[in-house]
This record gives sequence, structure tokens and C-alpha cells, in this order.
Amino acid sequence: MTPRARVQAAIEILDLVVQAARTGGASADRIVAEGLKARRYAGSKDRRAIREYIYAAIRACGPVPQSGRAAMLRLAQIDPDVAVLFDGGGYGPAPIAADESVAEGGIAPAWLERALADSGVAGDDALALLGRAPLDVRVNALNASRDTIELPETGEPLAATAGLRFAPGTPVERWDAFANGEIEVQDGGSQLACMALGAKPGETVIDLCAGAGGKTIALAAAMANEGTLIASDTNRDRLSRLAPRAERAGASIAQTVLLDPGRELAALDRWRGKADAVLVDAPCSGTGTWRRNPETRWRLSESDIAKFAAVQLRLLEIAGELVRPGGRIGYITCSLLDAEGAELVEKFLARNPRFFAEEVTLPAGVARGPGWRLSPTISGTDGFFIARLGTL
Ligand SMILES: C[S@@+](CC[C@H](N)C(=O)[O-])C[C@H]1O[C@@H](n2cnc3c(N)ncnc32)[C@H](O)[C@@H]1O
Repeated sequence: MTPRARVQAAIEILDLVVQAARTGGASADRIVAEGLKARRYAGSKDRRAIREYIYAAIRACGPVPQSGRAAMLRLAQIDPDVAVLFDGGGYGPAPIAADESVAEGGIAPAWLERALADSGVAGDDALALLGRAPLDVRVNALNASRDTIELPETGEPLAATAGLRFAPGTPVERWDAFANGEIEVQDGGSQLACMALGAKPGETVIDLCAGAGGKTIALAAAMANEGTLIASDTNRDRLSRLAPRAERAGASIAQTVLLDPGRELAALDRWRGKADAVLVDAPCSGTGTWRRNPETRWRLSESDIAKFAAVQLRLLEIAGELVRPGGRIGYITCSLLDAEGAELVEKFLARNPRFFAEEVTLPAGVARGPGWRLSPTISGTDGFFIARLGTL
């Protein structure tokens, strides 16, 4: 394919991405994968180039663009190599008309950019949310150690004690060490967030929002596979993906418990007041993960933030019911909005005087209100808010 034909293919796939963002349809990753698969004539280099054009255009637009073409025209405004391909040549995009609408630039829709700035994320800190994410792995302490593991490439040690960083695109999932459960793909920020809970061998730990178990298997490693580790979630599909991952990692103590939305405590009743530690990796707006999913910023509306905060508060209350006196809650969101982080935890603490904020001191990050902040500029990781709440 010629470069201009690649740009035109990117525009067509972007149209679907934009439409899905407006209507709550499939993720950009899925649409791009399907769009590339459908273009049988595209070779591997073409596919890579088309994908890069698509994600560069997504990153270049702040608010949701009018169309795929408007998004690509925004990219053309800042990248002359793209602009020259709008020359009317065969299979390429039509030349740019004088009065054509071009998508707006920026970090995110204006209300969201303001909310981030109000939460102390502006300028370069905000821009870095749209950078390209590195590829981090966690060496699984159940099967290997960071100091002695032998891998096909040398990774850069991270602040997280078991973390190694590789260049994006490194085929770690094809390495023997991955198949053997010696390494897991996990952002360094997620690794630090798990460390904050301080799970120990022999404890009873509940990973309340376990999803497909990324953090559960890190907790099993921290617990040296000794104790009780409950992985619960309301989403059956995600939870069903946990068992094969846990098996590969040798995380034999992980037990899954499917929760009924609205009646979560029913299935967890036997651990009420008994857990040493509860991890609440709450559903959130995901503002800290735009490096991986940049189009998700087009899917958020102002009212979503209040809805997430209500769920987060409720999940903290559930965790409060599960934790034993003297136990602790680890609260994590991959959002940098205070409404889902510092302010949310303050609200929980005001309503639950039995709990208090414990000091979080991780090897990377900075204090933020009653908790801790990680971000691409602060810690070189995805953005997170982490709090550790002790109880009397
Ligand atoms: C940020 S994700 C968790 C990611 C996971 N811990 C990991 O490390 O891969 C949030 C999870 O919360 C779950 N969730 C949403 N509402 C819930 C509820 N009421 N009770 C438990 N889990 C819930 C979602 O299904 C989702 O899997």
C-alpha cells in the first residue's frame, strides 16, 4: 500500500472508532484489530503503519472528533508528513477543502481537562497522559526472582521491586518465561499499588474487584501462596479469565467468588469482619490509562464521574464490612481525578470514623491528600491514586 492509501484506510477505521466512542460501542483496540483483519490486501508493515496513524490521530484530538477524516486532518495540522498525503492521489484521501472542519486538539474534552487541572494535572503532566506506554513485566516471585531470571532481552529494573521495563512491542508473551509463569505483563504502577496493600503470607486477603486477576496473582506472590486469597467481581466473564492466569502463575491460593451486583456481601458473608486486608481496585473513569486507551476520554461525560464516585464509595463501605478490627483496606483507582481519589477517600473517612488514612510510602510517587499519586511524569507509570486505610 502507498502511504496515502494507508492514511485513507486509517480514516475509514477511525470513522468506526469515533462512532463507537459516541454510542458506547466496541473499544478502539477491537475495532482497529477487526478493521485491519478485514483489509486482506494490507501486509504487516501496512497494518503497523495504519495502526500508528489511527492512534496518532486519536491522541491529537482533545474532544471527540466529528469524523475519522476530521481527526486525521487534525493530525495533518501538526504533522506535515501526513498533510502532504492529502494530495488527491490514487487510493488516498481527497485534497483538503478550504472550509473543511478539522477536529479540535487538546488533551481531552474541555470539562475533563478542567477537572484534571483542578486535580493538579495540567501542562506537561496532562500531555504525558497521552504518551506511549512502555511495556512492564512483573517477575513472579512464586517461580523466579528479578535478580537471577534469564530473559531473551535485558529489562530496566523498575521502582516496583519485581518490575522490569522493555520497549513497547517486545514480544514478551512469546517468551518461555511467560509460558512458564515466571513473568506477568503488569504496569509498574499496578505493581506499586499491590505493594501498598502489604499482603503477607498467612493472611486472609480479599481482592474485591478482581476482574481477570492481574492484581490477585501479584497478591498471591506477595503472600508466597500461603493464606486465604479471595478474588471477587460482579463480572462473570472477567472473573472466568482469572483461573487460567492463576494456574500459569502457580497462584494456587486464589479462589474466585462471583458477586451479585447490589448484594455483594451475600457471597462474602463468611469473611465479614475477618479479612486482614481488602483491596478495592475500583471501577473508575480511567483517566490514568489514556496512554493505553486514548479514545476512552471521548466516552466520558461529566455525570459519569459522580456515578463512578458513588460506586467507589459503596465498594469502600463493603470493604469496611469485610475487614477485621486492626485490618486494612487498599483503595486504588487508575484515575487522577480527586473526585475519585483524595476527595472520595476523605468522604469515606468522614462517614466511617473507625477508619484512618495510613501513610503510604512507595519507592515512586508523591503524597496526594490522604493517599498517594502515581503518574507518567511523577513515577513513569500509568496514573493511579492509592490509599491505605487502617481500622481501629
Ligand atoms: C479496575 S477493574 C479491576 C481490575 C483488576 N483488579 C486487575 O488488576 O486486573 C474494576 C473491576 O470492578 C468490577 N466491579 C464493578 N462493580 C463491582 C461491584 N459492585 N463489586 C465488585 N466488583 C465490581 C468490574 O467488573 C471490574 O472488573
